[in-house]
Amino acid sequence: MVEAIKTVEVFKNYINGEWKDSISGQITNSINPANKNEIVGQVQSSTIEEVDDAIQAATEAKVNWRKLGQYNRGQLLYKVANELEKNLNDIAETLTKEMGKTLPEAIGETQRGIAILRYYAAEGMRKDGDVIPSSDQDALMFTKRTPLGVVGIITPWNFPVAIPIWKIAPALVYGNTVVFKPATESAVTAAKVVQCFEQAGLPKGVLNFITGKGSVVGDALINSTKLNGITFTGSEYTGKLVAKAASANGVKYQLEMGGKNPVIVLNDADPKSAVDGILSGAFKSTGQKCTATSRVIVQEGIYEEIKNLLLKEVGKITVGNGIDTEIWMGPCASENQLNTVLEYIKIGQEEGANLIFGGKRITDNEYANGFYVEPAIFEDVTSSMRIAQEEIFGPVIALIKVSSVEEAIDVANDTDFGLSASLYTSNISSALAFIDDIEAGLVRVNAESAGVELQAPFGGMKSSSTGTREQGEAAKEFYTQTKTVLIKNK
Ligand SMILES: NC(=O)C1=CN([C@@H]2O[C@H](COP(=O)(O)OP(=O)(O)OC[C@H]3O[C@@H](n4cnc5c(N)ncnc54)[C@H](OP(=O)(O)O)[C@@H]3O)[C@@H](O)[C@H]2O)C=CC1
Ligand SMILES: CCCCCC(=O)O
Repeated sequence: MVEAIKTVEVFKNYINGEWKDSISGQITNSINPANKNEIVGQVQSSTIEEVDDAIQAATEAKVNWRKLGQYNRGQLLYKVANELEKNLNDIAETLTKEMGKTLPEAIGETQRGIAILRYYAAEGMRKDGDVIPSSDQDALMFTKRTPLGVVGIITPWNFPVAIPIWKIAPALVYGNTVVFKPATESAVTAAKVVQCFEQAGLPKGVLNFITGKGSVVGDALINSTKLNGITFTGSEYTGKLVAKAASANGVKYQLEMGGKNPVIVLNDADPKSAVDGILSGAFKSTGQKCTATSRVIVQEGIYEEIKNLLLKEVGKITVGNGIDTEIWMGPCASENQLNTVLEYIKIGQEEGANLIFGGKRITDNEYANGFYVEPAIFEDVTSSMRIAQEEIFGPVIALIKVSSVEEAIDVANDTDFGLSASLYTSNISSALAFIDDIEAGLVRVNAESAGVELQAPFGGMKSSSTGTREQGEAAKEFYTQTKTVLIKNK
């Protein structure tokens, strides 16, 4: 019997309130990393001219959007949240099929997107300034926040719902208009999220969505002189391109980049809690989180116990198609990412680390067409090795043995990154020393390195971030500028 050919949906750009094909006439397939023969959808391969159209639309919309007022902008975000909630299962399933994370994780991420929208909707009712006593008794002095104007948003493939929303929602509620370019690897999911904004009734030009190569569409966006802000999450390499371009054009920019996140386990830690946190932080989402654990720094007195428990528990991890309910870890998000992971596993062995678990590509039977790799654990790792210094962005951890708390914190800080860091201990003095001395923006005690909460500031130090924080109230600092106003009545 001839199998019915499944029609592949083509997703368009959304510019000035209209869904449009690219003038290039070119489209790109988005494939399922669990089965590269499955096309999840097709998106536009747009041109630099369309970037200008999108920026023009956002520019024309920005005054009325600002004048709509924070409260009314917030009310619209409640409607977007409701639309996303209506489409939760479809978007979560698309997320899993497009970048590989398991369905429960994709559902959790989409629910997080809904919560973020409602958080910033409520921001619409919160104060946006302070009254400050003037030295002039006839004067009234206060601060008032005002939007930047048009903000470019470029996002990665690893959180294709949560990261776009934790940028778009604050950008909009604080009065900016947006041009949004998602990662190509997860552009279908992004299109479905944008559909929720459209269905909520956003005025035309407020949110514009354009897909296409980062090196073409992304490059045109970051080099535009007509933007007032650009926020980016992705690799350090691309982040530096954003910084250079934005600085040259006097555009305010915000970068969230990589991490090489340590978990320190001290002699007095609870072994099971530590190992549970390491496995979840390192291997959930196939290690493809900027907050994922990649270095496990263990005090010598508990080292063997932690290593043996890790080996026992990692052996229980089921790897497979994230859509299947009994699968704990899905494939890498792309063939490129799989090859990067395999390359670093090879590098680790060549530089003298000892691969004590996994690390092989899985290709038999139903795995043949997917980008699957076993979780990998190295020991005998020194801090100077590449697998201890460079971001792999995959399910690979390096065990490093230390003798003291001080040495553990020194090793943890021995990295160009500074995003997230965890410590497992039952000693409050060690915890307080760690909190003070660790060079990281996200500091966690007896908790895994991933799993940040939407209401708290998110961001890192050193090469991980540019210093501003995303999420929670902190987002206001990037998406607004402050006016100090003084009024006299005569
Ligand atoms: N900190 C984090 O959350 C993340 C970090 N990473 C790191 O980045 C590495 C590569 O992942 P990848 O997604 O390729 O990261 P990239 O930095 O290449 O891509 C991130 C975003 O930037 C866009 N982009 C790419 N090149 C340019 C450019 N020249 N100008 C403007 N935008 C551009 C991409 O578009 P397009 O997809 O079309 O190329 C994508 O939307 C990973 O291995 C990991 O180390 C990746 C994802 C998230
Ligand atoms: C860019 C990565 C975001 C990580 C969110 C988390 O750890 O839950």
